[in-house]
Amino acid sequence: MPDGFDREHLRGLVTVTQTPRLEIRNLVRAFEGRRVVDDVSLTIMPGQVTCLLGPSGCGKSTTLRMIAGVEMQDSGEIWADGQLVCDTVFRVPPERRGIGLMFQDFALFPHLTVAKNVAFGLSGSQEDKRARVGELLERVDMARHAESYPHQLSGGEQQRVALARALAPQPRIMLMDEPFSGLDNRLRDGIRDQTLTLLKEEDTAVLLVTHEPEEAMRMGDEIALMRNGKIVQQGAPYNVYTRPVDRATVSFFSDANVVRATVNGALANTAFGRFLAPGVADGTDVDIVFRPQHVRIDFDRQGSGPLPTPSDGVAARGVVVRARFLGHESLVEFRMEHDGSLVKATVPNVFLPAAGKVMWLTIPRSRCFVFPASRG
Ligand SMILES: Nc1ncnc2c1ncn2[C@@H]1O[C@H](COP(=O)(O)OP(=O)(O)OP(=O)(O)O)[C@@H](O)[C@H]1O
Repeated sequence: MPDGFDREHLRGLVTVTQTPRLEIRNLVRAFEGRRVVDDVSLTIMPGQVTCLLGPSGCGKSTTLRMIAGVEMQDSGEIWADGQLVCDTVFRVPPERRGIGLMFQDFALFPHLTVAKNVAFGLSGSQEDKRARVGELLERVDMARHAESYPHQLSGGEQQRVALARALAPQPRIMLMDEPFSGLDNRLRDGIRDQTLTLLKEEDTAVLLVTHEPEEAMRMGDEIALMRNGKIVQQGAPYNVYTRPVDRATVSFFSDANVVRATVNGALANTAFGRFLAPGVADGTDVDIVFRPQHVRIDFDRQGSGPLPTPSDGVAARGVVVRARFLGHESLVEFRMEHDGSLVKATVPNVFLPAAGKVMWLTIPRSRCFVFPASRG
């Protein structure tokens, strides 16, 4: 062994490679000649929550149904713990895939008690089943309702029973399709957090389908953003939010302001200053995209004009069109004097300038994204 190295030191450097709990490779499914799932690949580790996020109709549920085994793919493979589960020739039946399902219309069996609902998918001795049901009902805080029937429970309570039922057979993988959308906001946060804790404790790999960015950011260790059957971006919520791949991705997560400009000498000239557009040919249009919370309003100098620092770019004048209080922030809409375009800005707390007031706006360079111009 070379000088300066010992076994302990080396051990610390070795990366332990874990087998993915769920891996899908190049899944494709077409209906009537249209690919609704188009070459989708995903890897989920034990204890990891990945949110498949995208607008309605982009192919999220079809992807989930193929993994569950209730829909067949046209091509591609599904693997669990390093074992092939399904390709176009070989197919493990749905009930033997070790996959738990939790959908929005989770329908408990109405004629069975809570305890019997949870015990439904369990095998083993009566004693073992009773113990597992008891443990899970404790953990979802429903033990006192063990002998109740579903119709005697609130929506949130039913959802907790559904969660216990889905977890009871200790699935390796949990597929969840908009599981919380039937709940009102007050209940939803608590049940989401409880669900997440339980799934992590059981080391389950989770694929959760949602069309709500906020839910995906709250629940997901990773977000896989889907559009028109394809995964357009994948990564930790922070990375997807702060390094979006295109204008549509920015707009999907939040309101977005767009300033269009034509590139000249790798620079896009705007009323907010010049932006670098490396590698973009002269004469090409680009969109400078920025979120309302990153617009800076010059409160002090108001109409008299600020002296921007270089990182803030150039200040442009906007006339207040409308200002609304949204609770924890205010949304102010401006009509820009230089071209009549609209720019939205959010400001913490209460800031409600009168319509017609002129203010100067800047956008920090680091908060802007430059994309090829889109028709969207
Ligand atoms: N069995 C089917 N036959 C024909 N078209 C289908 C079938 N199943 C799904 N589709 C179509 O495939 C597309 C994707 O549907 P899917 O349910 O996967 O989308 P989604 O992203 O889950 O949408 P939502 O969030 O609205 O549920 C839709 O245009 C849908 O109409």
